Amino acid sequence: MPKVLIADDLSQAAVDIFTNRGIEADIKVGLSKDELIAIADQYDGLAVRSACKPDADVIAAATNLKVIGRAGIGVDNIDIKAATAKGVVVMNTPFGNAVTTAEHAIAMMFAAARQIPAADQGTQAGKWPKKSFVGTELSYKTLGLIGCGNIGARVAERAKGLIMKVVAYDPFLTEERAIELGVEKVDLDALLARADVITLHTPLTEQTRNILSKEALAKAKKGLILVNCARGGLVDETAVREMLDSGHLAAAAFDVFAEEPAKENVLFGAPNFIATPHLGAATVEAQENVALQVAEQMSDYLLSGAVTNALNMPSVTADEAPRLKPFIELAEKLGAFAGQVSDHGFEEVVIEYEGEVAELNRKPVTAAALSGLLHASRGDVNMVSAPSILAESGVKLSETKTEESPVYDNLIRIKVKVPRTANSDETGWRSLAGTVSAGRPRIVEVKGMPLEGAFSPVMLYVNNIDKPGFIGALGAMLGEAGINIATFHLGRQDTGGEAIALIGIDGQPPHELTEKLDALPHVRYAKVLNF
Ligand SMILES: NC(=O)c1ccc[n+]([C@@H]2O[C@H](COP(=O)([O-])OP(=O)(O)OC[C@H]3O[C@@H](n4cnc5c(N)ncnc54)[C@H](O)[C@@H]3O)[C@@H](O)[C@H]2O)c1
Ligand SMILES: O=C(O)[C@H](O)COP(=O)(O)O
Repeated sequence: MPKVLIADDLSQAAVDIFTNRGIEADIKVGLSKDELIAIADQYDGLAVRSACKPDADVIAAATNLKVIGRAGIGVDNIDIKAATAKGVVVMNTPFGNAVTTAEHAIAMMFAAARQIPAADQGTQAGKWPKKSFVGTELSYKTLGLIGCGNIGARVAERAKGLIMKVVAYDPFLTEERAIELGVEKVDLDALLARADVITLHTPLTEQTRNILSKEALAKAKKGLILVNCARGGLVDETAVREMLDSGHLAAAAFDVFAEEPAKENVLFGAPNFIATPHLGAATVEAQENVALQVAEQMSDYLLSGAVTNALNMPSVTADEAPRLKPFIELAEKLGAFAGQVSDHGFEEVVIEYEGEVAELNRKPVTAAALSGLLHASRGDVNMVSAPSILAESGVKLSETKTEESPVYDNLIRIKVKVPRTANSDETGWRSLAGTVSAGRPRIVEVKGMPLEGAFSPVMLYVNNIDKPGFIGALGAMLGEAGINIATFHLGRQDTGGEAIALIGIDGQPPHELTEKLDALPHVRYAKVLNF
């Protein structure tokens, strides 16, 4: 039974889903890093919000971990690179709290424009401070959105309803989407020059960190209201403090801080500054949404391999997962075959899809092929980590697909370009193809030669010159070594030409056997393969 750790405050809905789907869920909220590391290897899944920080050390200690689920949107608290390298899927819930967060940004905008918290405090202190709080009307003012994705778009819709003009800076916002939302796409300088209110809605990445630097903020209009419900690191907090003190900024309302939990901050106590403790996603509705969604997604992955909203792996729907399974298995085995016979590495990979598999979601199939391919040289690699490992290694990958498959209903062919050695063929390419037949993977072609058979866990691969008596000598040698032959598949180019023998054997043969095989006359190459 898979086991997950819920390491942040999640709605009970998540626990119920895990339990109903047969997954054991432990709840341990507020663990220190060391405490988390001490128990991390017990879990297949880790469910978090923003407080728990699965960094590279935690991920390294979590030796059984398969998935990290973020009940929310921002994943800057998770070391995705480390997770990917360890083959751990990272998934979030991109829409579950978007409305709630957009509403919080609007609430903060009004709170700042009318100084509601300070007015409330003064009133309840018996001061009736009516003259101290003359606010700003928002109708017909310009709202500048930095980031116009899910949340930014929802803020735009609401601001339009408030009769504000909306401009947006987002390099990935298309003109069509901007028109659809009724916002004007502008560059950052134009936004800073024109906005009466700025709200931030980007993720925290290396590109967006400090996007509102001291220099950028200096370009903002006097009297600006600044709202940050995205991430603390997006804004220079010290510069904001100085600008609130000087009156250049009329007000600022922040839900998020560079250091959280923010027990102290340079902004605390600044004039016209409003703070909330990262409450953007804190509504009953949003928390129910994200908890349900993350638990469903993590359960799907752990139980069926379906992948939704992953940041480091292609999606696989619950319907696709069973259809893709045999192709994933075939691709992984073909990749493993190619990897094991590429003793000197490879420079380029081509994957060809033919027939029905060409019409399927091929990304996970390719990832499986790469995982098999890299396993021989890298060991600990899986479908999550393989594509990025290959990309980092500089090996070129390409894919082709054709609906035509002349012989088989479906075919996957993997070609790897190996460095030229005495054993590589003239083209420098090794090519293997297989098909899924009756739900089982079968090999159908080796080095362009037809050869049909099932994969066995241990196989002897022999590349030889076709000569009478060779097969007999090979069988006799295996018999003498006490090796039982389970399956025997032969292929050749033409009489007396290059030939292949692929022999399923019961158990691992001694190392000397391949040396003896290699020494047989007419053998070009021999290798034990494991699948
Ligand atoms: N306060 C909270 O509780 C709370 C709640 C939810 C989300 N958030 C934060 O809000 C962020 C945005 O959420 P979302 O759902 O809208 O994400 P999203 O991915 O839908 O939108 C982010 C937008 O930022 C844009 N962007 C990326 N780089 C940019 C750059 N350099 N300059 C300008 N725009 C850039 C993207 O193109 C995208 O449109 C999250 O990443 C998270 O950090 C905070
Ligand atoms: O990115 C998010 O989803 C928000 O920042 C919410 O964070 P939280 O789950 O810690 O409230």
